Amino acid sequence: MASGTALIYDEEMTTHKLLWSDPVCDIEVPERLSSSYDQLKRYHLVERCVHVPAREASQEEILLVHSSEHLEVAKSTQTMNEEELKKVSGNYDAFFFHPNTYCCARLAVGATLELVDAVMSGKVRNGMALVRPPGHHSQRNAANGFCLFNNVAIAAEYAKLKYGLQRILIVDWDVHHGQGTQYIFEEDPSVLYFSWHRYEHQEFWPSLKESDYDAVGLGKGKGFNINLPWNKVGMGNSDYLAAFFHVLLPMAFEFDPELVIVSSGYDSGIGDPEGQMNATPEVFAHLTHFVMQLANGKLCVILEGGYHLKSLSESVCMTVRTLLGDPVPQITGEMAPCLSAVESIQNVRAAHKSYWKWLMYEDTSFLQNLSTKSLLLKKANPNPSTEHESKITNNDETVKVERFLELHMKNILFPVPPIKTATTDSRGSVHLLPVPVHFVKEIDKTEIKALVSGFYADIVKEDKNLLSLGSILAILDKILKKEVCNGIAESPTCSVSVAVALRHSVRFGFQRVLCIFVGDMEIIPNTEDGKILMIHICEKEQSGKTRSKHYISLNWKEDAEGNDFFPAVLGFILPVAYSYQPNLTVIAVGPNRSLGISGISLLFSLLQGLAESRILAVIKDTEINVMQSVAKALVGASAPQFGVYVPPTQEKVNKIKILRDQFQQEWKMLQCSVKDGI
Ligand SMILES: CC(O)(O)NCCCCNCCCN
Ligand SMILES: [Zn+2]
Repeated sequence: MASGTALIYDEEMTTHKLLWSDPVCDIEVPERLSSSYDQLKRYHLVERCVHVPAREASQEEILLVHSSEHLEVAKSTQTMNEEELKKVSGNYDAFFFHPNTYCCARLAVGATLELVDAVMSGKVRNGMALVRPPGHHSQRNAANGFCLFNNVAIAAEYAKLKYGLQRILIVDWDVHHGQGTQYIFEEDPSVLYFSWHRYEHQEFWPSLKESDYDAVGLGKGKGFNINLPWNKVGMGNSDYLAAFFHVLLPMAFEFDPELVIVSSGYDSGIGDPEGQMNATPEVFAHLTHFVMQLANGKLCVILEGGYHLKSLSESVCMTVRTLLGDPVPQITGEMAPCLSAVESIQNVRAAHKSYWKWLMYEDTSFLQNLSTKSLLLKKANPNPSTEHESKITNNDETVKVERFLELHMKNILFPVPPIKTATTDSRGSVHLLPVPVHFVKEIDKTEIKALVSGFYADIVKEDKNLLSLGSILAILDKILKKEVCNGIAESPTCSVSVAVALRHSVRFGFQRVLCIFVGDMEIIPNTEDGKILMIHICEKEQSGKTRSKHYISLNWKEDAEGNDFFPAVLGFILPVAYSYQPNLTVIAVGPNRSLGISGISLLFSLLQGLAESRILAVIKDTEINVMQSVAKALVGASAPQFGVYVPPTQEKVNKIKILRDQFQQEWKMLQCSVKDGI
């Protein structure tokens, strides 16, 4: 399996610059690239990447997307003087030429294509290209919005041609709508284009009707263009994550791309003068972590916008460290999407209902009045104040953002633990793990006996568990001390081991422990004090135990043919888990598990975004192949296989809907539709 992360940067691309005064374009400065690269060096991230050199794209490559007229205009600018440059720039909306622009734009395209080759050839697993000028606004015959050639669109056409790909996902998290990319692929079902963007009911640039949620694609491309408009500024981490859980990720997993390309603009981050949004740099680590789970990890991240130099460079670092497999930093802020975000999410889901299996049973009865409702909303407050009081409102607040980011980032980028995954060699079977793990010495028996007879006597009745408890406590110890990121322990009786592990974790200071138990669970730990949130995935209804905010039983039997667990993980488990914000995650697989291996590895892979990727896995000792696939997911040895995508049955969709309705007031990340009577 490919491993390693490519980084492509060429300082030649800093020579494109504005030669006259133009308040619209003067934010797109060369320092965007150099300060990002410098920050990557400061965090010692450059040296951990595979350096791939940029190259100039050929004319044929540019003609994959652009007209020869467009190419000729661009080429002709190399020898122009300032007056001529200014004149030709005036033909476009928000673009400027410099004598070096053509060369820089060819390097931007060439760098992007080199990254595609490095990933598709298996030289690396993923990578990032720091390029300018950006690309996603440029169109077949026009430059636009600081973009001359559409780097990402050319890369997608190039990948289809050279590698015969039939399904490419483009994720555009830049705060502007990549209308250029939309126009290029809107009739093409082989390229799924997702973009969120500041829209404010068509007030915000480029102010196009076709940027709204009902632009779903044309002809054969219907359903393959997804626009999520933000109708207010001040959107934050929870709004972005909700958009991934309830819109992008279900589409992406059903689409099952062979390659993912990100139009990675950071003007959607806090402090940016264009976006006016509030999402903090670590949200980009989470977004990157999620898209890394697709296409067997084949991911190309291409820089688009981002105009606040400090916010931009921190967010670039968050992206690269996640591509390298580092632990995903904890998200900050209240975990609840705002009303306007939920409305947009609901609208785009409704608009796509007839094109996607996962939306087949979506209830769109609200539609007839909602769209008018949003217009009513707009009339109700003509000058929409932001839903979130946007902390940073104008440029002289920039100093505040600098300060905020200084403080904020310091306690986030902790050193990466040398070892990712620990286990104990209590039994021969663990030696069979397919990946290098770190063996920890068990705590010896006498110590265990003392411990157990003290704090856990009411749970541990038989000696046969002592060995397994020893290994669990030894691994927990390493995780608590941040010496390892995660660990695997095997156990003859999982519910005893889990009960001890949970009580031990809380005793040692974890305030919120998320436990996902798959299979039969004899002992149900006490969840009354809220320090434990238990999600029990089992085949049949649990008698007796009443459901509470901190004890949720999800009855699920995985479909025999393949993996139909995606809606449960994306639409329910992740939103609840992110609402809870655990600082440790325990995932146990006990006897009579009702999930297949692919469902279980989906859980392990996606839950690594929580608790700074701290996970303790407790696996029934007879489940050797579960242990093997869990080890792979935890070490990050290879992008996990999630099995054949099986769309959920109506019965299963309803099951999740009922749970969502029941818990969405407590766990607000579950919200994806505006209840009647706003
Ligand atoms: C790559 C990118 O998406 O960041 N380009 C943003 C271009 C913004 C243009 N603003 C024009 C405003 C005119 N009133
Ligand atoms: Zn942008």
